[in-house]
Amino acid sequence: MTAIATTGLSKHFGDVRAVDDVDIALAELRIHGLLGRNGAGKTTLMQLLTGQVFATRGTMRVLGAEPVENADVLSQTCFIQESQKYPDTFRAIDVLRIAAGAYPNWDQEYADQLVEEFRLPVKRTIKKLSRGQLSAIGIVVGLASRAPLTFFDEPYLGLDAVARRMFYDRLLADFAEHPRTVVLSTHHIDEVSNLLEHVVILDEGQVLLDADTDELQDAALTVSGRATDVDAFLAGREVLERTVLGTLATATVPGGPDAKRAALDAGLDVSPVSLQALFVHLTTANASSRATDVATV
Ligand SMILES: Nc1ncnc2c1ncn2[C@@H]1O[C@H](COP(=O)(O)OP(=O)(O)OP(=O)(O)O)[C@@H](O)[C@H]1O
Repeated sequence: MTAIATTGLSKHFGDVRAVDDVDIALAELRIHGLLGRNGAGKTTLMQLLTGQVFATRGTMRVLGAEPVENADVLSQTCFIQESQKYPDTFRAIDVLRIAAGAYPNWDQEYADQLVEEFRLPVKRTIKKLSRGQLSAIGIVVGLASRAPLTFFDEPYLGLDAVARRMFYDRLLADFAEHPRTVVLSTHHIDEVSNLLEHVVILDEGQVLLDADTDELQDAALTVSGRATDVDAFLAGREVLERTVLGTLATATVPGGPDAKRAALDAGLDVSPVSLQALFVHLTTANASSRATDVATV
């Protein structure tokens, strides 16, 4: 079943097309990545899907229904926002108590375990918490709520590498035991690429890529070897990226099994393209084609 479906979904703020004609269909019970450069429209899309802002036009279905002012859909949805604000007098324990009442599938034992693991000082007032500790509150709520649909919007500002790793591990383990639909927006693409089953890349409000991550393995590959061998292989091919270090070169090219065979025959090392490399290429290529469009107007 489809957890989220949009057609022509748009949100404009004056001249700014934050979300522009977005058609997506996200399958349920999967972990989806929502990627994009700063200002690409990720937060706005999540706010639309959770009924926090109103669409300029277009339609959306979330868990089979229109989400705006729909208590049934919203009670099954957990949205962990990038910079969630809490009342000054609140402590983490107060936030967790409210979350326990708000989410029907809340697991208090699991929440307590996560509080320990993230070393969250639950009785300290929120305004005294560090940036990373504030993020940890969101992560505990997002995981322990076990909501059928969970949005994490850059949930780990200020979290150190150990805590981020812990978040990915807990998310994956809990997802395996309690499958649900997760939409995760992040700039740490390499860190999460093994977690994601499907990605949507937004750029300037529009969908630049919408694909399962295993399909992407066949979309492009990275070859490396002696620079002369790499360059011989690259002749006549489209090159997405090429770097040279001394006498060695690495390059990313579009192509599936045929290109892989040719590269192996040429004596090159072959690895699947990384999501990060593909992301950088697609968003940079899109930016330069826009620049060309503007230059030719
Ligand atoms: N309330 C608003 N009024 C005017 N413009 C807005 C408003 N909210 C967002 N925007 C603009 O819409 C665009 C998309 O913003 P959005 O926050 O959705 O991007 P994002 O992909 O989440 O970015 P980041 O990765 O930096 O968090 C940006 O150009 C932003 O400046």
